[in-house]
Amino acid sequence: MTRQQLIARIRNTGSYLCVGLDSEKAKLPRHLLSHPDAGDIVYEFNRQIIDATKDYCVAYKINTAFYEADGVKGWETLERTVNYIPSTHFKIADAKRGDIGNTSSQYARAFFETLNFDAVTVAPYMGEDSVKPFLEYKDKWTILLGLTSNPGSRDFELQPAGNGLLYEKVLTTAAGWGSPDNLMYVVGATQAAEFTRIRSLTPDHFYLVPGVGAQGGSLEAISRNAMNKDVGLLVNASRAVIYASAGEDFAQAAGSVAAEYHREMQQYLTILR
Ligand SMILES: O=c1ccn([C@@H]2O[C@H](COP(=O)(O)O)[C@@H](O)[C@H]2O)c(=O)[nH]1
Repeated sequence: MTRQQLIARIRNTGSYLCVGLDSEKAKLPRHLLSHPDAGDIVYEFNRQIIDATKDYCVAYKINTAFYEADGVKGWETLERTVNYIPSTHFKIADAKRGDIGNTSSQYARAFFETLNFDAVTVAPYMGEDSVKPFLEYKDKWTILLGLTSNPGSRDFELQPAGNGLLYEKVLTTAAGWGSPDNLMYVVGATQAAEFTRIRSLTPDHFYLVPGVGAQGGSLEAISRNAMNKDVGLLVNASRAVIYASAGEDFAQAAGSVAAEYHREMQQYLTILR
């Protein structure tokens, strides 16, 4: 998906919501065990969540950890799920990869060719040659970890480096490796104090923003301080949406939470742009 297509999708939908499919077998509604596709209840859960939320979001993020944990079976579920996501929606593999160049090329092939993702999250720590293989794919996106949402971001990302902080160096250096057409950054919604600074350093880039919902980050703060003329935001919520109910109404409940985020986003799109 190109940047223009993504922007058009956000404008037409009035949403910059990304639903995270962090689907964990132990947390799924028990009644699904008697479903005809009980051999793959994670897929059945994802299918119903996607049907219930697709009108309110523009992207889905699959965190590969939740699928890798189940081995071959998990990879099959992941592939079925990504193939089920409508082609109108931006598909993110949250895999946090990155290695020496020839190895990164294989990761890129896995997520962009074998699996039909639009984007993959990548760790910046090993530098340019570890990131470039992802950026070489036309109309695909690399989403680099910038300032993450977790408390451990203080250990390295928020430490001084040169004239600024380490994460600032990551953002400004990596901006030269790709362009706002193929490179986004992960910016945690819990990092409100840094939003304005981050936007001033990277005025045109899109951010994938995890950390609203279960981690307590503010949708309003990120929208007010980091939205740009093209919106420039994909705000992710995983647990708050997919586990809105553990009962038979789980999909309906997920749809309601996604609809509520959508309503709030429509307001910000009206007043902030
Ligand atoms: O800085 C980061 C980077 C990635 N994540 C991932 O996003 C989702 C958040 O899930 P919630 O349930 O909405 O908290 C999850 O897949 C994380 O691994 C992040 O939270 N922070």
